[in-house]
Amino acid sequence: MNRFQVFPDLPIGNNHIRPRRLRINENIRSLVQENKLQKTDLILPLFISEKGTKRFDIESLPGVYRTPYDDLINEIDGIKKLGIHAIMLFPVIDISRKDLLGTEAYNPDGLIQNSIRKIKETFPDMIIFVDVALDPYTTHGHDGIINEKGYVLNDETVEVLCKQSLSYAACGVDFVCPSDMMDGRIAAIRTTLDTEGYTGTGILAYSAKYASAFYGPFREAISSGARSLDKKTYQLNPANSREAVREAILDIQEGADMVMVKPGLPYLDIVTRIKSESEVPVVIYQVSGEYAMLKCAAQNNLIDEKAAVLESLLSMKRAGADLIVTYYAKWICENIL
Ligand SMILES: NCC(=O)CCC(=O)O
Ligand SMILES: [Mg+2]
Repeated sequence: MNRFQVFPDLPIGNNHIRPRRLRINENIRSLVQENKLQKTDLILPLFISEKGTKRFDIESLPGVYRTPYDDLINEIDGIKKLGIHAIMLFPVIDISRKDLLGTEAYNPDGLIQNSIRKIKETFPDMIIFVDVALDPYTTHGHDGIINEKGYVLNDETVEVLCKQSLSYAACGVDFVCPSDMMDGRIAAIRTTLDTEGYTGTGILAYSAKYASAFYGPFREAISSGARSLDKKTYQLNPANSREAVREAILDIQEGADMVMVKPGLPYLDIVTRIKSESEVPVVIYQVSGEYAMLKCAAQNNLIDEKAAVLESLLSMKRAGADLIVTYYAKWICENIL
């Protein structure tokens, strides 16, 4: 007898164990709902461009746009009014500022540095996450410094990432988010920040960042490299899960305050595993390709957008995600929550 066969002698129709009682109507269903989506679960990615005064639509991400630096305060004001408390900044850097070494990443007068200061002046309680990696700043689009064969050099890159993190911390960022997948970068960044007195600046480590085909539209959004740039020597193999757990545990040991799994929906098993094998908050990133798939299907009337978006994000919470980075954040606050 298995545990569901409590009354094995009763014919099916007479069995008084009826789980459907808990689904009879909306009010009962909501009483017993195990996971809920809240505005405080959401982190909104924000693309900032140096030039212009108007929003610039991103063709590959319908409904998402680049905000010009000059319109930043207005944009954040709108975001705050929707009830969003956390944003993640991405720069759109002019090609003339890019080089082989990504030096613009730690320019004290750079676009991200200025944006952090500007936002914090007006909205000190808006939580700012900033990506730490060199891909927006390198001419080749890789996340680090490459040798003549195109291989991304680990320790040389980590040195630059420390400078980049320090420069963001000095502007008042809440969390630096190394997304580069170099070995040992969390310990190096933590040490650098602490040595310089930024003990309160947090680290959200992109611990399980997979070499994914779902990043295509993002690369167009920040004008970085070819859509299919091969990053397999540093990002994880989609076929692996134990390697992701190892990366997360290493990052936590090195001082990460939170860890990230990215992309989202294809990697829910990774979220569940990391959640059960660690104690820090786990963040999931619903990446640009996931957003584009939902948006395009909805625009072609192939799915019900509200239902499909809510289902996708609830499944991330069910898997164990504490926070969700999503291009849908504003839309969800406007249309669902
Ligand atoms: N480091 C940030 C990303 O790579 C974002 C990818 C995406 O949204 O596709
Ligand atoms: Mg690692």
